[in-house]
Amino acid sequence: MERTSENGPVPAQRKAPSAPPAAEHDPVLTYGKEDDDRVRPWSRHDRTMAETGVRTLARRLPGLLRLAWSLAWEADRAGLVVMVVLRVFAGVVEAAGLLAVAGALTAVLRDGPTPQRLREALPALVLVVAAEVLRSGLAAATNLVRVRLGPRVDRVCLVRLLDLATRTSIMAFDDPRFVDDLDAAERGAASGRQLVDNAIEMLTSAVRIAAAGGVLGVLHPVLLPLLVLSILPDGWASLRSARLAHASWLGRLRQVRRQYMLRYHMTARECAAEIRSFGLGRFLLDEYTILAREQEAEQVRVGRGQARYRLTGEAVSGLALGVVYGTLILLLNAGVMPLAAGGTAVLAIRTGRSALAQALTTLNTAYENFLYFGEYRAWIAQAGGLVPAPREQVAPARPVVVRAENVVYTYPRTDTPALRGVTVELRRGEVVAFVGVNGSGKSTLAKILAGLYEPDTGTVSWDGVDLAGVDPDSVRENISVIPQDYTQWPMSARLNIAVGRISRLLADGPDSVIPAARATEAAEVIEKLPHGYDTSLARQYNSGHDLSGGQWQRIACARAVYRDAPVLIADEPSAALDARAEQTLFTLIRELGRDRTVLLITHRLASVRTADRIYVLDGGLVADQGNHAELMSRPGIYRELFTLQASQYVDTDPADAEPAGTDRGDVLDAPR
Ligand SMILES: Nc1ncnc2c1ncn2[C@@H]1O[C@H](COP(=O)(O)OP(=O)(O)OP(=O)(O)O)[C@@H](O)[C@H]1O
Repeated sequence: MERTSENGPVPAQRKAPSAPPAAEHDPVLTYGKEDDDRVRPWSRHDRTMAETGVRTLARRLPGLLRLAWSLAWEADRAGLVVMVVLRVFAGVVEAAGLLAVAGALTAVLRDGPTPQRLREALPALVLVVAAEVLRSGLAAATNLVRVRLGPRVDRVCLVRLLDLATRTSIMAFDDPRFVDDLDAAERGAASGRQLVDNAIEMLTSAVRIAAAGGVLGVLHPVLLPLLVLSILPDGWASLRSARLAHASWLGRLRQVRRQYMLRYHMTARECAAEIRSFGLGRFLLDEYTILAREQEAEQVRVGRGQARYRLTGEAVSGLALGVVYGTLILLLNAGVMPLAAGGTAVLAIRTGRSALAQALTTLNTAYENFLYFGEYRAWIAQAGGLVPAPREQVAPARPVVVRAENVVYTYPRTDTPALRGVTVELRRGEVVAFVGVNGSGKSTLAKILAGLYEPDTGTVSWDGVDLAGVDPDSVRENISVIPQDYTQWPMSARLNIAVGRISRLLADGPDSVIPAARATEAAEVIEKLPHGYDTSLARQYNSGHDLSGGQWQRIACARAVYRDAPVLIADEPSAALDARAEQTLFTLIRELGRDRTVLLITHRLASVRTADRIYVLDGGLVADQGNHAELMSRPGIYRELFTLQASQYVDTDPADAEPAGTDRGDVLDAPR
């Protein structure tokens, strides 16, 4: 029941017992201030659990069972039906076994010679043994169905989550709450399987209780309510103990997340060099130790509290059991119940008690899983609403004019718009460049033009058709992107290019990636790999081969070229390339621009000199536009940035550089 193995308690005070001196700093320094709201999704249900009483549990039980049933039904109908039949049959067998015991005892305790009594008891004894064997067989068969059902429920839940995660609007991922909720949903998805398991467990207990209760009811009606009363203190203790663990877990969520982050960064490959270069190992380890000690202390506190509850519950339950047995003796003494029935009643009481105790414990766990699973269901509902609806109208296949007009866009949970009314136009056969300082809005505008983000206000149109009314897939079908943060897919080199358009790989065959690789000089890298295009680039795995940043970027460019779409958006495509590869890429981009619409975003201003039009962005607005010569002829951001960059290639002080349009401008026009 308790989640103490992976989660810790909520320390009222953050004072670690004998923390190492080196770690005596405020952890807020390490992680920055956390917004309380940000931990909300991890803890939403925990408070609920910590405040749950027996009545709430009873009220929610039907909903909980309905949910488990519908999950199992969706995952494995046949398995579920077989399971229920097996469990009910096992209950009948258990009851029959108990009654057979009564029969055997009656025969044995009857007057007469022992051999004769044993002979008379033999059929009942055979029945007892047969019932026991059958019960074991049924339990084994149930387990077989259960091991099939569990993974199926897992699959159904996770496939639904992953499907939605890959189809929801990308804008949702800019909202940290959505990402946090997704985290909680992934964790909650695993609870679906446990919930089904708990429901089966409860069904099993219910059938056993019914069997024992039925037998007790037959023997004497007063025994049944007494049995139920005797188990209540145990149930109370188990509920209190679960609530204690949950309240504790709720309070230490923040530490759990910090510990997780620390563990990740201390063991991640990408942090290994910095940890060593800056000598960070000790610092991080100390921080981890503080948190771990806090967790230890809290877990001990919770463990003690739980032990107290258990002790109290068991003591009171023991007394109550004394009352049950006392009543039984009274019944036997008064001759209301024969001795043989008394023996059977003892067995039935034991069976009933263990089944009731099991049912109560399982109910607690089930409720907990129900709450976790609630996170999953909430996210599924939320994400379902964020999947862009398919639209009938499709975007023009090879747009001549791509236009953004008065586009305003603000990222979720930010106050300042990233774009504040931008108008730009891209024409087929042109290379258009966006330039500007960091954070001026270039990538955001590119994402809007690529149909990834929808503007808050303003329009994006292709040949006059507003993209707000067309099917988003039809827009993306015609766009190829070299993103700033491209993905290094843990796949072969060939697939790393082919992901640009998988359908083309399937249609044209494996060698279809080669021309794109050659055009971007990715081929030069790939051909030197041990298995050429089939070399695995999954560096996380043993056989995976790693590439340098620039080598990866060549592959990202090849991917976009392989896609071969009429609109190409290249966002910082050469940031990691060497001078020669960069030259090749920009020549290629210009060539591609002859019959395509090409948008280029780059800080390498030498590369935009030949662009047909350059938009200069500043603070989410278009500050200026024109071709290179026009922009150099007037003061402004472009001339300032270009001159500054160019000055690094000549032996003069930038302060001496004269504006363009003079003789010096010609020198600066050739920065490389
Ligand atoms: N996912 C995001 N969530 C919130 N704000 C964002 C996000 N991405 C960008 N921004 C903000 O939007 C503004 C514009 O960012 P954008 O990435 O478009 O700039 P950029 O001109 O491409 O910058 P760079 O030259 O550094 O790539 C910046 O202020 C940035 O902080």
